[in-house]
Amino acid sequence: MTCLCHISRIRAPASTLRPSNRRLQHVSRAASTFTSTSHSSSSPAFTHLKSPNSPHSSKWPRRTHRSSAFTSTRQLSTTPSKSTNSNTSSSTSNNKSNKDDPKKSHRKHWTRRWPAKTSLLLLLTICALPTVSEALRTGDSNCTINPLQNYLVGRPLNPTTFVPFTITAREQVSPTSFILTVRPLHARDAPFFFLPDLHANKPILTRAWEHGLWSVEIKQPQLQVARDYTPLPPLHNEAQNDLETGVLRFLVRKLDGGEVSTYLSRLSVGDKIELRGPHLGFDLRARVGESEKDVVFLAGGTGIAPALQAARVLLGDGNDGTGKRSRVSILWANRHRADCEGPGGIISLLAEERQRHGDRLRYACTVDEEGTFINTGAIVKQTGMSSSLPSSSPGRWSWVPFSGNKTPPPPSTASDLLPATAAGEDTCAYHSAKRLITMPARDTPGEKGCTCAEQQQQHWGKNLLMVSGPDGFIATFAGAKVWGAGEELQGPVGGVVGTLRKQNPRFWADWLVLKL
Ligand SMILES: Cc1cc2nc3c(=O)[nH]c(=O)nc-3n(C[C@H](O)[C@H](O)[C@H](O)COP(=O)(O)OP(=O)(O)OC[C@H]3O[C@@H](n4cnc5c(N)ncnc54)[C@H](O)[C@@H]3O)c2cc1C
Repeated sequence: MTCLCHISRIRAPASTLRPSNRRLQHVSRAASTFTSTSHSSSSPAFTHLKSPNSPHSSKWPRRTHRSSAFTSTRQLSTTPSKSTNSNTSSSTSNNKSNKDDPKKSHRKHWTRRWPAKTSLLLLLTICALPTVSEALRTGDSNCTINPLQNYLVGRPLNPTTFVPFTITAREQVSPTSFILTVRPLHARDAPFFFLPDLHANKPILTRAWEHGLWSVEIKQPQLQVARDYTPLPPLHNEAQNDLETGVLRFLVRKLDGGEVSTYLSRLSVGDKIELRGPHLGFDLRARVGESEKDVVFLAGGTGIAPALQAARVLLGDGNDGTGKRSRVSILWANRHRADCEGPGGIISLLAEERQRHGDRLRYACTVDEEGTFINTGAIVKQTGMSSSLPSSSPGRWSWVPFSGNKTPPPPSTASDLLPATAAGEDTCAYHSAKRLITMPARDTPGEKGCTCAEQQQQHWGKNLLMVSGPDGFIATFAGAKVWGAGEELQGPVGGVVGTLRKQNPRFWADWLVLKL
């Protein structure tokens, strides 16, 4: 099957394209070789586009409109001939010559109606139609990134294909991190293309924010690689507007030699990027349940983004009655003071949540360059483990310095698992600590989530300890993730938390440790 990318190449010479389109055209050349790090695209993406109920179906009438415009052009071209016929003398002479030389007259007749350019255009259209319609109908699995599809059909954000967004703001937070604000492309950006309705992303983003933890992939077009990034929740007074207009914000740390983060660090306002998602993470509300629970979040650097998502969904908005009884503590480790206090608005987000929820949200920021670090004592205190320890114990907790991506400690083994879980929990997708070991950082779609809630009412819901940040940070505090079945899995709990679990398995039986 021919990839639509190739069609886009013949659509117009590069010099006539807008810069963004030229870049997409470049992308299209390599698109067939693209392999993403996750979420491979094999979806029959266009099947649903043909459905009359599809959100995209409103675009098809525009295509129809074009073809009817073409028809009307043909009709217009016939009009003069009628008027010519009204001119009696020429009509008579033509009729005479027609009688004399019918072949010549026929050729003249069609030449007048079909100028050469129109014929050529028609020929090209006819040649391209079967390929275009086939590719639009089925999608082309080799052509993961398909600019023609994205622009012509006008897809909203979706987990299968990349769609274009434009950067509307860029804020440098510290020497290494910055915040990018993006919004979907709309008709003003590319007047020649069918782009999705400005509000087309609203239901998709609403569902993602309601779910809680989610991320999107951002593509590096030259290298054809994509990485996950976590949208920051908006301030409450901006939430509705951001939802309506599809605005997203990302806190990104530029890593030396990092392919996608370096690419993103070089972009500026007005540049285009391509996003694919949303990809939903763990269902936190299902894990916490309905009773009063503690949630402790250890965030390293940009790991604050999922911590903010978790806080937003677990503390609730004060009206929906969900998760209102959870208490959330965020321990946030940074290298520079500016990361904690920078102009990025993250502190404003935390302060706003604190104002809304009071003591239910606690947070602290440690700064490597100032010699403050998340320590074992802080974890013990925030989880409440200290209350289960003998009174002489607290003094022995030591600081746990963490610096960047240093070689992580060796992963813990299966023997670090909790020795006992309640009956029925091993089969519970949401509450089994054992099952977590072999899970990626998300739930399996369609799986029956919680069986232990029905069987063990008293075990309904667990406390959560979540760790998010660079690999070395996660490994230090909760043990390394492991690679298996072609993707990254949670792996056994190790590191600082693994040690604490060994010390008091009974206390930790009520906790789930999630590595994000
Ligand atoms: C669900 C999820 C959400 C995320 N959210 C965010 C977020 O909100 N913000 C954010 O900043 N990040 C986030 N990340 C991390 C992000 O996806 C990327 O992993 C990160 O930006 C680095 O990507 P990169 O392409 O720049 O680096 P990569 O090219 O993947 O390199 C990673 C590291 O390896 C080193 N490296 C690369 N090649 C070599 C080599 N040949 N030899 C030695 N070292 C090498 C690089 O120097 C770098 O330090 C998230 C990750 C996940 C899984």
